[in-house]
Amino acid sequence: MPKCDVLVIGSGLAGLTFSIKFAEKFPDKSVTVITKADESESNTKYAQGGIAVVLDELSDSFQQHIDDTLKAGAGLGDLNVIETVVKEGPDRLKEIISWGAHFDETPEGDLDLGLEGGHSANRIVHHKDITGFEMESTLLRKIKQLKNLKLLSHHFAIDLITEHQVSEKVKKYEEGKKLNCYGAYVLNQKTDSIETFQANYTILASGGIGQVYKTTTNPLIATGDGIAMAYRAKAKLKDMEFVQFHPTALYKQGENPSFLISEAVRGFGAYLRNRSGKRFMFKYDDRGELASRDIVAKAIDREMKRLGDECVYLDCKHLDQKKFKEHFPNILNKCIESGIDPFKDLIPVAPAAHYVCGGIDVDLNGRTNINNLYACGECSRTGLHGANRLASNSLLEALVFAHRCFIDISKKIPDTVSFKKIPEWNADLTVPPEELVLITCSKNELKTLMTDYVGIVRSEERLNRALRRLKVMYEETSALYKKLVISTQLCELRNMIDVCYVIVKSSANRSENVGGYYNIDLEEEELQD
Ligand SMILES: Cc1cc2nc3c(=O)[nH]c(=O)nc-3n(C[C@H](O)[C@H](O)[C@H](O)COP(=O)(O)OP(=O)(O)OC[C@H]3O[C@@H](n4cnc5c(N)ncnc54)[C@H](O)[C@@H]3O)c2cc1C
Ligand SMILES: N[C@@H](CC(=O)O)C(=O)O
Repeated sequence: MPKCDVLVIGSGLAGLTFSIKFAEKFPDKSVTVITKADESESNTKYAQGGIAVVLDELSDSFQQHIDDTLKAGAGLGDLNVIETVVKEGPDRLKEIISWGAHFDETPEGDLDLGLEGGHSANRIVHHKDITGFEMESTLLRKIKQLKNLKLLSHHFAIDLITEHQVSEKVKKYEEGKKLNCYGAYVLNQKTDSIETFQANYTILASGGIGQVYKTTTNPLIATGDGIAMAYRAKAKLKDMEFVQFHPTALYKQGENPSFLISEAVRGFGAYLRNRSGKRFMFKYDDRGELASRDIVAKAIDREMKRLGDECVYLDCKHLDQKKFKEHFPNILNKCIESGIDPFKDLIPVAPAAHYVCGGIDVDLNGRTNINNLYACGECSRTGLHGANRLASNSLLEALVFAHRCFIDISKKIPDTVSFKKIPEWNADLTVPPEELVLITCSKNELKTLMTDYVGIVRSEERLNRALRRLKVMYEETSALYKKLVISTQLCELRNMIDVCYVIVKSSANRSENVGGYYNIDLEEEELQD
């Protein structure tokens, strides 16, 4: 039975940042990072635009970044959290630079600051259009130097271990006593066996949920596993109705994930046009293409529905070609590969599920309501984003909260740990699946259901329909789960259903029409060309 001082679930920006800090500070303690696919596979790896940090005190200020964050989130963010994250950002950025991350610079040698939607100043630090790849690679290089840090790829966390597994007296805990977390059951995908990972502290850094939708910018790993595990372990979730859709994913039918055309391209001056070539964004917001993400995504959705189209278009033809090539080499390559020349053609784009603003409810130190269980990064709900995340605030949040989890745990870590006796996973009476198609079809059905009924704009009737269907899918999958040998596909389906259920329920419970992705308030006449 593997044992360690800290178990970290996820090897994206949040998980690796925490792990490096902890392993460096406590060389005699052990950190195990488990991750469900190859070590670099994560949302982090695909982050494009950059990380929002206030660096230029002449043209920007902490207060402006705070105001922009609060405004983008429809006033639902937690001011104390926003202030903390914004003000700690510069130190966290310096740290990752000191670990070897490179960001683009101006000819004068300052960090080059880009612009994205909802920001009142240029403050996006970036590495071309592959900022996340640069950060992820830096961290993966750094962990190789740390002997007390073990990274296990293709290890899939199935469930957290709490009193539910450890004690027969579960009721006692359900009556209000705080649960403890002792680690996780993990499917070793290399040996197909389920191992019990025991840990004094467990950190969920398992990222997002985009794959519960048919169209998403998130890679295949983003099935909401950490959020679903936390939910089943009775951790509190919050704000799950606030799923952010990125306005401009490349429209290419059948591609999963959808390729992102960074918001930084609009920050660089690109226009949005509808099929008739009209720029439409100013009808919806006086910031035009640079309104915050929820507004742009809703406007595009409205425009597509109004005209019966499957996409709108991004126009880059008027932009400086040399500079565009320097800033966006990855996007340019992808367009060319797809037969689109951005300097001659319009780029077809449509909104895609991108980011979950809610998640596992944590305090300012990343603590959940379960003892010894922390969460950071996209799977957590810190209160930073409110109803809609401001562009490039996610990498920032991951860095700041990974650090805060580390500081909190550092103060508490005991010299020695006595591990409890944990029961091994019981797979008695389970049988290998005869037809995997039952699982893959259900996954596809779920994605369609979410896209059609719980997408950008929601209605009570559609939510009710989704809920009814989800209940049936839940029953079907629970039956499979009891009967079949555990597999990644089955666990993912079970997690996705749990996550969707929470999204639908929280959407239905949020009666007022606030921010996020709800009804559009425009008068119909204003929409005519
Ligand atoms: C295309 C794209 C572009 C983006 N651009 C930006 C940007 O410019 N700026 C910005 O701020 N944000 C951006 N974002 C959002 C940002 O990248 C993510 O929110 C952030 O990187 C999340 O980091 P994380 O460490 O929390 O999770 P991730 O980086 O997603 O890492 C999660 C990890 O958990 C692992 N995992 C998941 N489930 C399990 C399980 N059951 N068992 C074991 N391991 C598991 C995964 O394999 C992965 O290693 C972008 C996102 C996408 C998809
Ligand atoms: N910066 C964006 C992604 C992008 O458009 O580059 C984000 O925060 O998700």
